Parts: sequence; structure tokens; C-alpha cells
Amino acid sequence: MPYPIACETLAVGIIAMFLAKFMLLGSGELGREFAIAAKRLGCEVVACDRYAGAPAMQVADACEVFSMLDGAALRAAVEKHRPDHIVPEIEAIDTATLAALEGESWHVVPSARAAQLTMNRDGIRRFAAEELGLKTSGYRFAESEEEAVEAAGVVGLPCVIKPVMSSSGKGQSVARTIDDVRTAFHFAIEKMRGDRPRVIVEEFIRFDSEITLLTVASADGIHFCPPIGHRQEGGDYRESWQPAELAPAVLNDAQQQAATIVSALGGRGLFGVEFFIAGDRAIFSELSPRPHDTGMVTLIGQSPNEFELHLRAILGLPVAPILTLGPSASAVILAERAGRRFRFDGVADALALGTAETPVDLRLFGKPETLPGRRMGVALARASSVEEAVSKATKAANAVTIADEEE
Ligand SMILES: Nc1ncnc2c1ncn2[C@@H]1O[C@H](COP(=O)(O)OP(=O)(O)OP(=O)(O)O)[C@@H](O)[C@H]1O
Ligand SMILES: NCC(=O)N[C@@H]1O[C@H](COP(=O)([O-])[O-])[C@@H](O)[C@H]1O
Ligand SMILES: [Mg+2]
Repeated sequence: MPYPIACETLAVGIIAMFLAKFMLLGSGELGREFAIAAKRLGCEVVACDRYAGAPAMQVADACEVFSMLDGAALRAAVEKHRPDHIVPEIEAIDTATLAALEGESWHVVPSARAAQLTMNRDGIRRFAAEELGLKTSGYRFAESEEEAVEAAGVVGLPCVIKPVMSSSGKGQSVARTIDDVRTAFHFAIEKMRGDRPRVIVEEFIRFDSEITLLTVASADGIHFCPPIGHRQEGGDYRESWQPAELAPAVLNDAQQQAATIVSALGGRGLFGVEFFIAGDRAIFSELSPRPHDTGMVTLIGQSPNEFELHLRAILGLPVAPILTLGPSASAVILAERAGRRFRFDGVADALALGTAETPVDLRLFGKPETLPGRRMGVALARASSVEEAVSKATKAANAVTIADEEE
């Protein structure tokens, strides 16, 4: 419902009419695109993150800086801004506070339970495999080096070891020997987010490809976007493309599994459901109850894009038809070193790769600091085939370099 609100960022005395007020918990590149979509539909956005100047804060109406794991600060921000919708944007959030807020009738997207289950790999994996019977890799959990060795004995070598609380591949490694398992356990604990020293030890899947199936739970039921293929290095994505080529029976299987888990989690919004494709099997890996990084390809390949779909689903607005604009790809632009004074070179060269038939675009996220391997931007391309789109996007991403600025 529209309502009048005096906005601090507008001139004194002006009353704006907002469609709804969102609070983003996490304000990175994904939150920034969501905030842009929300602003385009006349919504108000409060962006929260652990550091000032985060990407979504630059396009929001207001911002708050605190750790999303600080429950008291989270509650204070909610009570101060009184959002209609609280939208988790990262995994590591004090979900006990989210659950308490939901109990007091605040709306958490898609639900506090979905945020709680997906924040920890043990939560979502046990829910998917043990409660819903989805196909997953073999797995065990471990809280000590010895337990990790024992777990590897059960799931077999090689295995993949990840902190239960982490994302974008942080703390993740593949162990090929028992010595590796010991090293991988300590690496995972060192890099984990949150305060639970626990890892998942997963059977290594020799997959043919992997996909993200963007699945929208909307007022009129479940909708699927064309599957997105992606390539990962060190647990973090490098290129994604849409549509991924899949046998109809495998796509249908993945869609059934995605519909099962999204319906069981409940709530409205867009989910990124990840699968490994091995032969004719779609093996469930994990799920984000929010837009997915590999889904940034929809910024050029699809309308509405994944951020607009999340927004529309939350607001109970129509999400279909979902138009596909042509074979598309995204490729990431990563920083090499840590720094606070830097500039992007080669932007003109990257954009010059675009033609009328094969448009090329960039998103530079505006993160205030570089770190080794930190994603600072993404190149987008559309072409007559996904191969050509990936090649164009990769060339555009490589054309952009991050140079140190003189002090
Ligand atoms: N059991 C496995 N077998 C083979 N490869 C795996 C396995 N688990 C993970 N990987 C590889 O590592 C990538 C990242 O794993 P996963 O999605 O679990 O990590 P993440 O930290 O949650 O990443 P993100 O937050 O980007 O989704 C996968 O996309 C896949 O390429
Ligand atoms: N796979 C999850 C993912 O892509 N999350 C995105 O990365 C940001 C954190 O970036 P940072 O670590 O560079 O601050 C998050 O805020 C979100 O937008
Ligand atoms: Mg993943």
C-alpha cells in the first residue's frame, strides 16, 4: 500500500509516496541491482552492511553500518526504519533475531526459516537430502580434525571440505589425501564466517556441467528462468551463461527438485537453486533464497532480470512472462591486490567490443576497497550463441584492469 513518508534524503518539507519500504541486510553488488530495481518501481530502500559506502548504499535512500551477525544492532535498525520487507542479501546474518522479528510480524524475505536453513550448509543439506529426499552428493559433518578424517573415510577421496557458514567458495578446498583432509579442515575453520567451527565433508562429484536454476515463488505459483550454466574456480564463479544446454528430461528433473524445495521452504521471492549435472542426473548442491551471483547474466539476457523478479515476487506483482532476449553471458572482473586508491582502465575498450548484434555492457560495483580475488565488476554480453557470448564477455572482462592510483 502506498503511504506518505518524510525521507531524510529529500528536501525538507517534501513528502514522497513510496510503494513499499525495503531493508537490505547486506549491500553488495546483488543488493545494489535489487535496490535499483526497487527504486525504479518507486520503493524506498535502506541498505545495511558491515562497511560504509557498500555498493547498494550508493543507490539507497538511507543506510546503516553494522555487522549482520550483531542481533541487537539488527533489531535496532529494523525498529528505527520500520521496513515493510526485510531482505537478506548475504548468508551470514543473525537468523535467531530474524526469526524473533518474524514472530513479531515483521516480514522477512522469503522467510526467517529459509534464511536460517540456508545460512548453514548443514541446515539446507539435511533439509534437502533427509527431509525432502532430493539427490545430493554423499556428506558428513565434522567439528575436529579427527572427525574430518573419519568423515572422509565415509564419503571417500577426493572430497570437498567447506565451512558450514561461508559463501563464494571461502574456506573451501578439495582433499585428495588424508593429509589434505587435515589441512583442508584447518583452512575451512580459519576462513569460516560466524562462530560455529564446523565443516561439511562432501563426496567429490565428477559432473559434466553445473547450473543455477532461478526459481520464482510468486503469488500465482512457481516460475522458472532458463537454466544458467557456470564455471567456477576455487569455489567462486568466473563466467555464467544462459541458456545452459540440458536434455529436456534432466531439466524437468531439476525443475521438479527446485519446485519441491522452494515450496517446502515457503515464502515469496526468487531462489537460485544449484545443481551438478552428471549424465542424466541432476544432483542438488545448494540454494540461495535470493538472487544468485551467476544470475547477473540476466541483467543482459532476460526481462525481468533476477532482481526485478525477486522484487515483483515479494510485492505480489506479476512475474510472467519472463522474456529471454538471446544467448547471454557474464564474466567477472576480479581485483589482484588489496588497495583503497585505484581506478578502472580499459572501460572504453571493453564497451567497444559491443555491436548491434552482440551488445556488451559492464557493471562496476563501486566497492571502496580491493582485496586479492575480490569481485569488483562484471562484463555482460549477448550474442547469437552462448559460446560467442561467453567469449565476448570474457574479452570485455579482461579488457578492464584495476590500476593503483598515485597517493
Ligand atoms: N561436492 C562437490 N563436488 C564437486 N565440486 C564441488 C562440490 N561442491 C562444490 N563444488 C564446486 O565448488 C563450487 C562452489 O561450491 P558451493 O556452491 O557449495 O560454494 P559456495 O561457497 O556456497 O559458493 P556460492 O556462494 O558462490 O554459491 C561449486 O559450484 C562447484 O563448482
Ligand atoms: N556468492 C554470494 C555473492 O556473490 N554475494 C554477493 O557478494 C557480496 C559480498 O561481496 P564482498 O565479499 O566483495 O564484500 C554480497 O553482498 C552479495 O552481493
Ligand atoms: Mg554455490
